[in-house]
Amino acid sequence: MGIELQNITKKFTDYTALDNISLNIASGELIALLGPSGCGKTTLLRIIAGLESADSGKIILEGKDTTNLPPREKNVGFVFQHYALFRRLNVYENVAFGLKVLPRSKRPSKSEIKDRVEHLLKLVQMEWALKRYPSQLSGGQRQRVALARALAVNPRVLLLDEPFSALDAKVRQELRRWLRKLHDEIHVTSIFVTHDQEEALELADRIVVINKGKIEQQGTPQEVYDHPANAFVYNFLGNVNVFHGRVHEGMVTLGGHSVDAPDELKNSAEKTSQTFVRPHEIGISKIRSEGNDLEGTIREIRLLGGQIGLNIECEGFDQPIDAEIPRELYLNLQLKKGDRVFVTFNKVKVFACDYEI
Ligand SMILES: Nc1ncnc2c1ncn2[C@@H]1O[C@H](COP(=O)(O)OP(=O)(O)OP(=O)(O)O)[C@@H](O)[C@H]1O
Repeated sequence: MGIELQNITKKFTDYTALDNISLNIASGELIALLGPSGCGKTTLLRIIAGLESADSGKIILEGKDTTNLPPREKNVGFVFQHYALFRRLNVYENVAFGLKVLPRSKRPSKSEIKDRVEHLLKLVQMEWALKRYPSQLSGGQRQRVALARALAVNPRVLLLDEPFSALDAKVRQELRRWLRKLHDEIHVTSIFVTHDQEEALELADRIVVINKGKIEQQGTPQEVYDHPANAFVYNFLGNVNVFHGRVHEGMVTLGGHSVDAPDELKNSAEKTSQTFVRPHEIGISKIRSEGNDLEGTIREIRLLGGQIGLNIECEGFDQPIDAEIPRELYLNLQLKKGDRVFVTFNKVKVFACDYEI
């Protein structure tokens, strides 16, 4: 077992930042902690690193209880959002730093340090920049050096706190792929904090969705995306239309429209409900057929890379519906603003409203 978090609770005065968090992370796994701003991700990371202490609970790193160890003895590598390189040291010295300050008994020899630093800089593709100073590097390059520096001391665990969030979208995406590849080579148990669902979906072996100091769901990217456990996760992972309605006699009403209620709600008393439909799970047609009696008018057409986004005003609905269709279908149907279309919900998920978002 890589990391075991047992019942971690942390309060700041009377505000509960972490509420009884338990989580197991396998050795070599890359986990994303995903959640909105203020949900407690950074606090959890800082507690694992020993930079903050929990009010209660235990942190077991590779079978060893490290709850009360100071950061130095935990052997954890940390990469922060803001570049934390030493400005007065060049790239080589930055990466070597953690090794040079080890106690004499643990410190490798000069030539071992040199080999290790060169190896790490090769790994992060920065070996050409040995003598450069941080100010002579781009943001993405600095973060790669920061990663090499964190890895230099052979950490048991690597903690990454939004390491790419200060970078522009293109570099971010590149580094994300690069980190995934690097992780596949070195397999260090890693926890990556992000509020960006795309980043979590693309990068992680497993995603842990956190909200208000609690774990809402954990699973592979596919599991949490395809089977969100509750309304919060549905909303947080990807664009989604949310329709407010009622569950009544086995049906869910949305606007003037109704669909079958899911089994677990079939026999429930009348309740308000939220129905979730992802934009790409909506079918569009110009011809009415069985099952697509929902009619609307296209108000807006947007180009979204390979897909086309449609904003459709539907009768009986108090908000427009966002749909995404393949470009080919869009061209075949020759859609334009103001067209009347028929709308089908190919997949809907209904939650009874006992959940506050
Ligand atoms: N030292 C502190 N004193 C008081 N409150 C704090 C302290 N540190 C964090 N908090 C509060 O605890 C909550 C969780 O903070 P945390 O930084 O863990 O959130 P986060 O999920 O990492 O958010 P972000 O994505 O914005 O960094 C926030 O409401 C924050 O205001």
